[in-house]
Amino acid sequence: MAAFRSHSNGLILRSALPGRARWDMPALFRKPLLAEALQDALVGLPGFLRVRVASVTGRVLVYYDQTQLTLTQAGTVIADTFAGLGKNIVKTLLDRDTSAPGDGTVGPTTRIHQLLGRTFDADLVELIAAAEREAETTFYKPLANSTGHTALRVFNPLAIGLMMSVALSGGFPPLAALGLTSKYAQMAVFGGTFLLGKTLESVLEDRKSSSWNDYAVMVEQALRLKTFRHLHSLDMGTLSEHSSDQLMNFFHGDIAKIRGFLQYTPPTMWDKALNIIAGGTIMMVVSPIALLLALIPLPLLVQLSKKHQAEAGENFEKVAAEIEDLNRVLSANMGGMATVKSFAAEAREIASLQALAQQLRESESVAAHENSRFNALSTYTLTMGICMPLVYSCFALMSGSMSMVGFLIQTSMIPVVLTSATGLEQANYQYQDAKYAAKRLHALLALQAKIHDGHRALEARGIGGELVFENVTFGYDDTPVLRDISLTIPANQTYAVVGTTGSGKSTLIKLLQRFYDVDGGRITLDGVDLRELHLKNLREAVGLVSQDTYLFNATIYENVLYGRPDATREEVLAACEAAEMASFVAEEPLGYDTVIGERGQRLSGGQRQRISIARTILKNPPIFILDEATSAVDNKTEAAIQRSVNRIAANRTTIIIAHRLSSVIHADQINVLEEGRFVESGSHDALLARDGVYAHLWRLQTEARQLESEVG
Ligand SMILES: Nc1ncnc2c1ncn2[C@@H]1O[C@H](COP(=O)(O)OP(=O)(O)OP(=O)(O)O)[C@@H](O)[C@H]1O
Repeated sequence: MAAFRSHSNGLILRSALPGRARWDMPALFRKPLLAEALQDALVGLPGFLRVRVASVTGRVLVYYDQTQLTLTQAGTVIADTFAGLGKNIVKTLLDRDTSAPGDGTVGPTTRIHQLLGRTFDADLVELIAAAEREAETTFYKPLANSTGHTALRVFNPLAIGLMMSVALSGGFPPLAALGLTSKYAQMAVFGGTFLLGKTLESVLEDRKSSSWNDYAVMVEQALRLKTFRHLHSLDMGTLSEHSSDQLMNFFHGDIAKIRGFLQYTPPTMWDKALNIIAGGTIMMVVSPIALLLALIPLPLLVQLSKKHQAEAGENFEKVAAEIEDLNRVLSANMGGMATVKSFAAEAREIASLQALAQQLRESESVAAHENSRFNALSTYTLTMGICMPLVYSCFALMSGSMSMVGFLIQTSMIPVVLTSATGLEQANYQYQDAKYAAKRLHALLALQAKIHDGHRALEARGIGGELVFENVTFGYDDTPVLRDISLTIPANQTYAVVGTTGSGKSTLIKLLQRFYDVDGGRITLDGVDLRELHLKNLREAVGLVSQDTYLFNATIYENVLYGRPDATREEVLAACEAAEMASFVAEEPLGYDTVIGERGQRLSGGQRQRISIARTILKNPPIFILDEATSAVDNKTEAAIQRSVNRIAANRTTIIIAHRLSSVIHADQINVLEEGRFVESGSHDALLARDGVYAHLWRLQTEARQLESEVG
C-alpha cells in the first residue's frame, strides 16, 4: 500500500500492510521515557494487538485487529493517546529524556543509532542502544581501535608493493624528488615503515579485540539486568504463560547471541568496509579502469547475497525453533529423571529426542548446503573480479601505460578490496541470529505487568492484620474459580479453609498476595484495599509456608536466613529451634552448614517444610499462611509442625489451608470451600454438630486413620 503523509496529527505513515502499520513520530525521537509512556498507554487498547514505540528511530509499529480498527482509526487513536498523556506528564518526561545527554540536542551517538536503526533491524539496534545507555558505554572506542588497525592493514601491503617496486624498478620517484635517490635508502625507509606498521598493527589488533569484547560483555550484562528486572516486574499470570525453560532461554540463548553478534559482526563489517574504501581509493588513484573492472561482479554478488539472506533467514528461524524444542525436551528430562525412570520411559524419551534431533539435523543440513552453495558462488564471482583487473594491469604494464610501481600497488590492493567483499556469511549468520533473539527479547520486554503497584505505604509493625474478602469473584480465564465469596478474618485469629481439590483454596492465597487481582469485589487489610497498598509492603506483611516453597541450593542456615537477610546468627538459630529443626540438623555431618541440594532435594518433605517454617518465623510477618504444609508428612512430623505453627499463630492473623482436618481442629473458624463458594463456617465442634460437608469429610478421614492404625 502506498505510504501517505499526515503531519496534522504528528504522525507520518511509513508503511502499511493489512493489520500492520509503521509511523514516524518525530516527537518521540530520542525520548525513551516518552516512548515508553506512549507504548504503555497503547498496549491493551481495543484492537491493538502489539505495539512497539522506538525512541531510537522515532517510530511507532502497530499490529492491529482489522475487524475493530481501520488504518486511519489506528493512527488517530495513537495521536489522541499521545495528546491524552497530559501536558504535565509529557513535559516531565521530555525534561528527563533530554536531560540525560546534557544539553537536549541530538548527539552523534543518537544520530548513529537512528541511522543504524533504519539500516539494520530496528529491534536489535534499539535493544543495544538501551543497553549502552544503561551500561554507560558506547562503541566509539572499539570502533577507533578497529579503524586504526584496518588502516595499518591496508598500509602494510602497500608498503610491500612499494618495496618491491623499489627492488624491481629504478626506485620510487616521489622519494627521489625529496632527495632520497639511493634505492637502498628508499628500501630502508619502506622496510622500517613496514616493520613499524606491523608492530603497531599487532598492538592495535589486541586492543581492537579486547575493546570489542569489553563492549559486547557490558551490553550483555546491561541486557541481562534489564531483562531480569523486567521479569521481576511481571505478575504471576503473565509469567505463567512462559515455561521456565523459555525464560532461561532469554538469558542463555538470546542475550548470549546478541553478545556473540557484537563481538564478531560489527568489527568484521567495519574492517571490511574500511578495507574496501581505503583499498578502492588507492586503486582509483592508480588506475580507475582496473577498479571498475574489479567492481563488475559486484551487482551479481549483491543479488546473490540478497537471495541468500532471504533463504538463510528462513532456514535460520526453523533451526532456532527446533533447537528450542530439543532443549526443552532435554531440560524436562534432566529435571524429571526420577519420573522417567519410575515409568520405565527411557526408551520413549530417547526415541522422542532422536526424532527431534533428526529433524534438526535435516534442517541444519539444508541451511549448511545453502551456505556452502552461496560461498562457492560468491568465491567464483570474486575470482572473476580479481582476474579481470589483473589481466588489464598486465597489459597496461606491457604497453607502458602503467608504471611498475603502479602495477605492484594495484596487484597488492586487488585482493585487499575483493576479499573484503567476501566472507560475510559468518557475519550475516550472527546478524540473523541476533535479529531473531532481539525480536524475542522485544516481545518479552513489551509485556506489561497486569498488577500495578499501589501508593499507600504500610509499615509491617503498624499492621493490625484484619483481612476481609468482600464479594470476591475471580477466574484465571473465563471460567470462574471463586464466586462472590465474603469472609472476615479478625486480627490475630486463626482461620482455616478446607475443601475438595480444585475448590479454589490456593487461589484465595494467591489473591491475598496479589499474584493476581480480583475480577470483582475487593480484599482489604486493616480496611485498605490491597490494590492501594505498596506491593512490597503487602508481600513483606505476608509469610507463606507451602508445599512447594522454593529452597535454594545453599546451606540450611542460608536458606533460613533468606527470610530476613539482616538477622543475626542467634535470631536464625532461635527461628530454627521454634521450627523444631534441631533433631534432623544434628544428624547432618555439617549441621546448619549442610548444603541441601537443588530445591532442597537432599532433604525429606517434612524437613523442607520445617526450614520453610523457620524462614517464615524469622521473617516475623503479621499475617501467616500455611498452605497444605502437613499433607505429605508422617504423624510425628505433623505434630512437630503443628507445635511450630501454634507458636507462630499465637500473635498474628493466620490462615491454614489443609486437606488433613486434624491439623485445623483448633482453628478459631473453619470455612468449607466448595466450587468457589463458602458452604459452611464455624468451629470444629459446631461444624460436627451441623453434620454437613465438614462432618462428612471428618468421618471419612477418621475412619481412614483408624484403618491405617489397625493395619499398622
Ligand atoms: N495458574 C492457573 N491457571 C489456570 N487455572 C488455574 C491456575 N491455577 C489454578 N487453576 C485452576 O483453578 C482452580 C482452583 O485451583 P486451586 O489451586 O485454587 O485449588 P485448591 O482448592 O487449592 O486445590 P488443591 O486442594 O488441589 O490444591 C482449579 O480448577 C485449577 O485447575
